[in-house]
Amino acid sequence: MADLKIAPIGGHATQAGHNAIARNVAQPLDLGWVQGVRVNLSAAERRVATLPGRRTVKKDAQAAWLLKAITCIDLTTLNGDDTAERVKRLCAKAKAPVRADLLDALGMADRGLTTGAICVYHRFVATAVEALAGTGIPVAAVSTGFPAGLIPHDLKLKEIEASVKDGAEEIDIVITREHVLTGNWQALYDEMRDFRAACGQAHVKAILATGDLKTLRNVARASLVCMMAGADFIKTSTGKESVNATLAVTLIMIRMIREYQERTGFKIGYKPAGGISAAKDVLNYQFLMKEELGREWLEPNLFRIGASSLLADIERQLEHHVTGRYSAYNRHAAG
Ligand SMILES: O=C[C@H](O)COP(=O)(O)O
Repeated sequence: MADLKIAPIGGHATQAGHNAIARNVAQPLDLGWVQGVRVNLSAAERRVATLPGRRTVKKDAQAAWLLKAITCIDLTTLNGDDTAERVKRLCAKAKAPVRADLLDALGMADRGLTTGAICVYHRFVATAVEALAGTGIPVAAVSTGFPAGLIPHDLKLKEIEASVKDGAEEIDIVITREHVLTGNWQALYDEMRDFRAACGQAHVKAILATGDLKTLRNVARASLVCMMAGADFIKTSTGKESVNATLAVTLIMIRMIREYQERTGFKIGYKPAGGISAAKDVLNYQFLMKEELGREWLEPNLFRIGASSLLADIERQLEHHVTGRYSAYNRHAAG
C-alpha cells in the first residue's frame, strides 16, 4: 500500500480513540465572532471545482485511501421500514466490511478492519449494541426528532437520554433550522448546550441540515455556534433534505473547524452525510480534509462519512483492484 497508511486499524473510534483528542469545551456565545463570519461563494466554488480529477490516486494508493475511508464510515440505516434483522445484518457488515478473500489479497486480513460506527434510529440502539458487543464499534443514534427536529425540546432531551441509556456512544442531533433562518443564534446556542449536556459522555454530532439553511454564510455561522455550544462533530445533513452533502458546504464547514481550532485550541470532527455513494466521490472529501485540516482529520475520531450505500461501491472498487474485474453489486453483502 502506498501514499496513505491504513494504521491504526480497528479504525473505529472507541472511547480510547475519543480520549486521544481533548474533548471540545463549550465557549461563551460570541455574537461578534458569529456576525463577523463572511463567506466568498465564488471562491469556495472555484476551490472545490479543482478537486475532482486533480488529485486522482491510482492503484495501491487508491486502495489504501478507500480502506481508510471504510474506517470512517458511519454505516447507516434510517428508513421507515427498518427492522431488528436489518440492523443486525448492518452490524455484521460493520464488523466485516470487506470480503475476506479481498482483504487477504490486500494484505489486510489480520488488521481488524471495521467501519467507524453504526448509525440507527433510537429504536434499534439496543439491538445494535448487542450485535456489536466486544467489537469496540460504537453505535450512533440519530436523535432530537430526526430528521425535521420539530418535536418539543423536552422530548428531544428525553430521546437523547434514552439512547445513551441503551448504550449509544454517539448522538447525532438535528438543530432547529428556524433558529438559523431567523438569525436567532442565542436559541441555537442554548438548544445545542442542552443537547450536549444530555449526552453526557456520549459524543454529539450536530446535524445542520445544510440544504435547508439557504446560504453558505448561514452554514458557516451555524457551524460556529454549534461548536461554541460544545458539539464534538458538525455534520452536514440528515440524508433527507433535497440537497445533502456537497464539497462546497464541506469547504465552508471545515474552514470554520479550522478557525475554531485556531481560536480555542479544540479539534472538532466533520461528518458529511447524505448522497455519498460512489468511491470516487469519497476520495474528494478525503483530499479536501487532508488539504484543509491535515492528516489527523482523516482518522475516525475526527472524520466520519454518513452513508448507507457507499461501502458496497468501495468494496466493488477494491475487488476490481484485486481481480481486474467488477462483479455485480448484489455479490457484495449490502449493509
Ligand atoms: O447520515 C447518513 C445519511 O442518512 C445516509 O444517507 P445516504 O442513504 O444517502 O447514504
